[in-house]
Amino acid sequence: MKLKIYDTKEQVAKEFSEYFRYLANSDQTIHVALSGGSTPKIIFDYLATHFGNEIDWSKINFYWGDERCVAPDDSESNYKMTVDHLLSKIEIPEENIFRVLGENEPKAEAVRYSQLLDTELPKLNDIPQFDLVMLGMGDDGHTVSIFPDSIKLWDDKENCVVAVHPDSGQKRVTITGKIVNNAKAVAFLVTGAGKAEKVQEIFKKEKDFASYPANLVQPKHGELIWFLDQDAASGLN
Ligand SMILES: O=C(O)[C@H](O)[C@@H](O)[C@H](O)[C@H](O)COP(=O)(O)O
Repeated sequence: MKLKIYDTKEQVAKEFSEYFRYLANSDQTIHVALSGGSTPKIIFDYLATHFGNEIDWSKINFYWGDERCVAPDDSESNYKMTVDHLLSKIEIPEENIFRVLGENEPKAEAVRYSQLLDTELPKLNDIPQFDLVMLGMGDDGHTVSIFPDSIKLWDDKENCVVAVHPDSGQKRVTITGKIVNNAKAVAFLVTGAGKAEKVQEIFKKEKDFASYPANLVQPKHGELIWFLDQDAASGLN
């Protein structure tokens, strides 16, 4: 596990973008699971602005680690956020984009996406393997859309399951721990003071750290890099 702490979230965006460009510099197609929420916005903007013309996007397949069960043009959609901040600014073939169909019935979509990962991704130990899984962390310690109150979903045998946001009741389709921890590389992108408490508990194994899904991100075969800004890392000093 590598811990990279930067003064600002702008620097996190720059450093992650350079890491992404390094991974993208491959002759092979690479398979990337994107995170949602708001943290990726500044990262995708930076990636598109500074490396949009440098990266051969035809060699990159984009998937999502989780998606809200809403239409693709809904303001809540992780796909829409990604279109607005990245996909609309780069030359990437439509066939390289594998969105979760948030408009579908959730259980059926979880089955469809599980099968899609089985079909599209290379396997390690018979489990689909991403080259990179990009993750965020909620201020409650959730990651992808696996929340502390349903942490058992992390160990589900399926590739994808339906989860429910504990506050809003919003349904989500999310990959499970077997997929996250089978990746060649996992990048946690966590910024802002609101995340500092949970970051500290996880890194120092304090209080309820074991109840946070983010604590279960421990890739078996690949590298785990935490990209933090000072605000999120304030409890580590
Ligand atoms: O669909 C989602 O919301 C995300 O995938 C989720 O896991 C996100 O990464 C965290 O909730 C952090 O969200 P912020 O970046 O908005 O703090």
